[in-house]
Amino acid sequence: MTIEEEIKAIQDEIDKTQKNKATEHHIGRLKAKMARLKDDLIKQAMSKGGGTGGYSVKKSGDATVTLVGFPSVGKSTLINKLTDARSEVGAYEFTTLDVVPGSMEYRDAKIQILDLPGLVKGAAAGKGRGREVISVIRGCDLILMILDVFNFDHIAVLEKELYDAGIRINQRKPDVTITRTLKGGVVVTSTVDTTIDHETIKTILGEYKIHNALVNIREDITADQLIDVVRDNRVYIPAVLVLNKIDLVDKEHLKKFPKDAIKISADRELNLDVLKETIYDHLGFINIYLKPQGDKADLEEPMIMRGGATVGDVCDRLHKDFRRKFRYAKVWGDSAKHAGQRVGVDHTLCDGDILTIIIQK
Ligand SMILES: Nc1nc2c(ncn2[C@@H]2O[C@H](COP(=O)(O)OP(=O)(O)OP(=O)(O)O)[C@@H](O)[C@H]2O)c(=O)[nH]1
Repeated sequence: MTIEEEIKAIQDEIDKTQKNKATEHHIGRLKAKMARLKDDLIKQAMSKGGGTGGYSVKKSGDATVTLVGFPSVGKSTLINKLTDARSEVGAYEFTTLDVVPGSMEYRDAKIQILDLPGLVKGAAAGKGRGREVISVIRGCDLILMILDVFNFDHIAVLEKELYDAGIRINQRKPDVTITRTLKGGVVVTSTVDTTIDHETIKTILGEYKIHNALVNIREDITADQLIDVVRDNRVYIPAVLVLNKIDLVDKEHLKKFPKDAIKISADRELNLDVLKETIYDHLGFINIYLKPQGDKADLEEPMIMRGGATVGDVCDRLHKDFRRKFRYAKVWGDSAKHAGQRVGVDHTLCDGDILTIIIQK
């Protein structure tokens, strides 16, 4: 049996099995097995030269956004309208054979937008240029899932491809830790009521040959989420649904699409301002004002960082040697316990903070 056939057989068995408390255990085991086979499939695709190198797209700007969608939904047209890039637009599929980067400046932030070759079904398993496309998506800060009014049902395929490639959209990393131990079996502790029972947790871990570990659960999770934690190679990325070519249907028809989809026409430039604002909002930028030691803070030109940025991230942006030479930093603002608090590289900053970094001379 090929790996694909094995996966199919397991999926069939899951579908066939009634879901209840008695079968939970069994399903958990099947899901773990399937997740492992899918990873094998990806590894196999990579070893066949299906894009081990990936694209070497140089990151630039304050954040990177990828345009993900099937061929001909209008990605090239959109990047041309949003940025300074010039991507070839064709009335036939696969015009975008390579990654086209563009830069969009919006409210002081420089946002890199990457137009990727259209995703195709089976991309996660290495079909088309799937692996390469996926390696770029995994490294981005926001995904725009582009669909058009004629093929909205492709959304399910897009979601599945991203999921199979280990990309979790609009999800947080589960608040669960697994610490391997040398003996004592699998010990589960939880601060919340868990829907999956402890036996199922042990079975799933067993599938991954983890027989001794401390599992600490601080949030109720599904079997699939537990597998994600075990695998530890998932990426969690926010995504926005974009519906293109709305100029081709009437208003009534548009009501059929989900409310949260941003409805645009790239070609006619409809609603592009709303899209830009949405991109900006989702990236959660914060402003950090730098204050040289013994001098005034520069309140004119803040440094644009992503939410959750640490003092160390600011160091990295300023100079390649700053982190190594770092002595301490002082911070004023919402993240500081008191004005001028002395902090280290791991300190998380807040929007509007003023920061002084002291390095070795
Ligand atoms: N009517 C209409 N046509 C559009 C719109 N956006 C794009 N198109 C057309 O759709 C076709 C495909 O557009 P592209 O921008 O090349 O699509 P793509 O997603 O980059 O396609 P690939 O490069 O094949 O991946 C072109 O003929 C565009 O002119 C739109 O908002 N309205």
